[in-house]
Amino acid sequence: MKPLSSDEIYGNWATLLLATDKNGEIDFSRMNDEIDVLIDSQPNGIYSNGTAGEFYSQTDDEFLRISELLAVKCEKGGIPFQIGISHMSPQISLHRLKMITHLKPGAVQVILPDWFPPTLEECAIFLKKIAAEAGEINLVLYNPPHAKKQLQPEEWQVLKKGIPALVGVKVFDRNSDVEWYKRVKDNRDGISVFIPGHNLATGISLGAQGAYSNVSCLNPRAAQKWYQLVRTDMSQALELEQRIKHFMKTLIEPFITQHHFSNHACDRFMALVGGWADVGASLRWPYKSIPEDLAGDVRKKAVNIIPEFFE
Ligand SMILES: N[C@@H](CC=O)C(=O)O
Repeated sequence: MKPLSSDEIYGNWATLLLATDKNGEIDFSRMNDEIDVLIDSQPNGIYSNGTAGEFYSQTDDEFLRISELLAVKCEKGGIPFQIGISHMSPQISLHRLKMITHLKPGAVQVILPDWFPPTLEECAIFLKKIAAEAGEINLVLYNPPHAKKQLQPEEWQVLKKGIPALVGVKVFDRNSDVEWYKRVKDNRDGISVFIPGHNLATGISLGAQGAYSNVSCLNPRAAQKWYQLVRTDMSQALELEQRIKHFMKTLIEPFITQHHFSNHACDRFMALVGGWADVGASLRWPYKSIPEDLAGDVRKKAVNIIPEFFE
């Protein structure tokens, strides 16, 4: 596809979860089916190799197969797509980029080097080389709260000046913090700012452009409908957001805060609760997965909070 500019990266983007068997091995035929459902939900875009795509765990062969599968199907289905080339090692991120430039994604998502925290100067050195290798393909910087180097909105613009290909960031919005959004507004020129899925309506009202969405893990069709509501009726969209947040706070967050599961264990568990794809219950070694048999109880409670996601 043609490279996406910052103003072409907006809305609800669905993440590609790995489809795994009980041992955490990838099942490509089930991933094929998952992508079909995602395409059918007509999201603003689909991306691979976020945290939920367990990018850190993949061999070269697996990475290439997943990237090819997504690219071929999205090209055919007319859906914008991004490929995550992220890895904690900068050398591996660069290697992954070289492996997929021929697939022509709308952009590539990349994290910063993630063992020793890089300085801002080192972030620029890293991104410059990635941008040079990417050629016409633009970059989206994935900078979650657990990254070793946390960039401030002012630093996005410092990087943007040296690396014009940096067209997006995927960041935590400090739970819709108004002061943070004021700094975003001063520093988002040429940068599409994407925030967590469950804060989408508030985030867009405050100046974000969209979400690489965990809500889409629960039900991609309902997540897309919610984004349409954001565009057409913000007050109703905000009302639904309150209920989505209530669902997250009461039924999902305790798995993280009380039972110490990872964020992506929750993404995968939400797909089990939503029941829209057969992606399996198991994260790859060594991360713990939320037991599948808890999904039924959570679903029963969730139906009362956000029935829109279970129609
Ligand atoms: N952080 C997540 C967002 C979606 O679940 C990811 O990109 O994997």
